[in-house]
Amino acid sequence: MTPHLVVLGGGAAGLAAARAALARQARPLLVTEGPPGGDCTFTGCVPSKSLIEAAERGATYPAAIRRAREVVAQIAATEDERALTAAGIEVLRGRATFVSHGRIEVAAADGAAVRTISAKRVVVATGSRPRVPPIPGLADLNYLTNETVFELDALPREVAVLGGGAVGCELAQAFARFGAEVTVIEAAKRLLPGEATEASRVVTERFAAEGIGVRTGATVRSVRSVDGGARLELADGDAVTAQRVLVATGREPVTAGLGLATAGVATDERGAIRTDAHLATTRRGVYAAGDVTGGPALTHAAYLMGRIAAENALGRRRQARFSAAAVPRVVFTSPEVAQVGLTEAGAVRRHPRARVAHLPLSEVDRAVTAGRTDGFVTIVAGRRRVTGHLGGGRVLGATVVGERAGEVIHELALAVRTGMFTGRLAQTTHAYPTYALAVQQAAAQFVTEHGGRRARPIQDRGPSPG
Ligand SMILES: Cc1cc2nc3c(=O)[nH]c(=O)nc-3n(C[C@H](O)[C@H](O)[C@H](O)COP(=O)(O)OP(=O)(O)OC[C@H]3O[C@@H](n4cnc5c(N)ncnc54)[C@H](O)[C@@H]3O)c2cc1C
Ligand SMILES: NC(=O)c1ccc[n+]([C@@H]2O[C@H](COP(=O)([O-])OP(=O)(O)OC[C@H]3O[C@@H](n4cnc5c(N)ncnc54)[C@H](O)[C@@H]3O)[C@@H](O)[C@H]2O)c1
Repeated sequence: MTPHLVVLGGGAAGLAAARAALARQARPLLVTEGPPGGDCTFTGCVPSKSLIEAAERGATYPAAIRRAREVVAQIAATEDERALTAAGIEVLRGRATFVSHGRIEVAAADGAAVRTISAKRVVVATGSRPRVPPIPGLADLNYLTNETVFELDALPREVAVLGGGAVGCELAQAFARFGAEVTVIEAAKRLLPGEATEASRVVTERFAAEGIGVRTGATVRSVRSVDGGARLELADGDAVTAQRVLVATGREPVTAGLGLATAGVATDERGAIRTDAHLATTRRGVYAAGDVTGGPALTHAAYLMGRIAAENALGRRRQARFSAAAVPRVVFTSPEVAQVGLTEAGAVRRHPRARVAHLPLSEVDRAVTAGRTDGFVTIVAGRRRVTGHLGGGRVLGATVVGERAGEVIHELALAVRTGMFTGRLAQTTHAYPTYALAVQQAAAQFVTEHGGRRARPIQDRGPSPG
């Protein structure tokens, strides 16, 4: 039977697209080269969070990696070929290539053609892969990426982590807690350069306290093998030696070899598929979702995009729009770094009259009782004209750094998503003593002085996106 929708890629975006088609009583065909679940289940969120949790609890590395593999298998089983077929999603394993507009060839791992599909409505969700910088000597080294790091049975003695973004910081701290000597080498001036400046400061201080080496503003000039390990020569003349090198320098979309040009689907200079607000590509009937669009590289964003792309591809009368404006993100370091909406630096030009409430966790009783006071809550809110600009306006964004920040952020995500006034947060009784109470305490600063603090005018605090 001819499928109503062909989905290319079985990661979070592709699975969401196939499920959304099914929910609309359409017949989806999911073509995927790797097993359903994609990066998140096998080489991303699931194994990394399992290791991080185990490291936090003081497990040994061998026990932690065994458990991580069990967790991966458990979650993969909920979305494997059998489970999807039982749910009504036809799955075809193989690599897809557009051979013309409306025709896709699927090849097996050995290159043999499996099937040629006629496809008028398509969602491309082929994800991303690690971006490896062209550093002389690196290609000759047996370096690790997220695709191979979870295959390590034994903990390396020393690990040099290239890149201090989300992947680099999360895994650096986990490996250090298992007992490895870890050095993070980050090209930008600070760790987590995409996050608020103060969030980077808190994480950097914690890394220092835990003995994790951090080299920021550092460029690796060359790499070479030494004594079964590697020596990384830095531009400032210093060198870092380590048994293993983990490359965590960002992602690149998987679009090469897909035949996108043949299909009339345009890509940008990074190779990401160009999409409009409806996730439509430049070819009618073809939509894209997830990491392959170059949008936020997050599982929940991929899932949201997959659903929207499928519904639009199937011909929703009023096409749905994708917006990342209220999509939260969490870096699972300890303390966690959570963000939704605009940071202060990101809001300053667009909302020059906004105000900012800031509360260090050292003034939050739950954090004090737990002895985990490194962190803060920052809320950015607009002005509210009807009250003569007194009190707070709508919540524009928030940063939460601290233990459980990844849980606490969701109340603020709801506030951003619904355009909630800060007064609502301040009026809502939060249980004592919780980390979430920090949100009420911070929001109260927009209404009155609270604990000696009051929301202040927004300031330009240097370059920081978001
Ligand atoms: C180490 C790490 C940790 C992460 N942790 C988190 C986290 O905690 N929270 C979070 O939200 N995000 C996290 N992410 C990001 C998250 O994993 C990705 O954003 C998400 O997996 C993207 O899903 P996707 O469906 O777009 O792509 P993918 O999961 O990459 O899926 C793409 C699929 O397409 C298939 N494919 C590729 N080419 C073809 C082809 N030609 N034909 C057929 N199939 C093809 C692939 O086999 C794959 O199955 C993490 C990422 C990494 C690397
Ligand atoms: N908890 C989460 O939600 C989570 C966790 C991991 C990854 N992710 C997603 O996966 C994506 C990829 O993560 P990532 O950490 O690989 O990428 P990233 O873009 O977040 O960070 C890469 C870092 O490497 C640095 N860098 C680039 N080239 C370098 C070089 N040659 N030398 C030294 N440093 C260099 C960059 O300045 C940047 O800070 C992220 O954008 C994120 O959305 C999410």
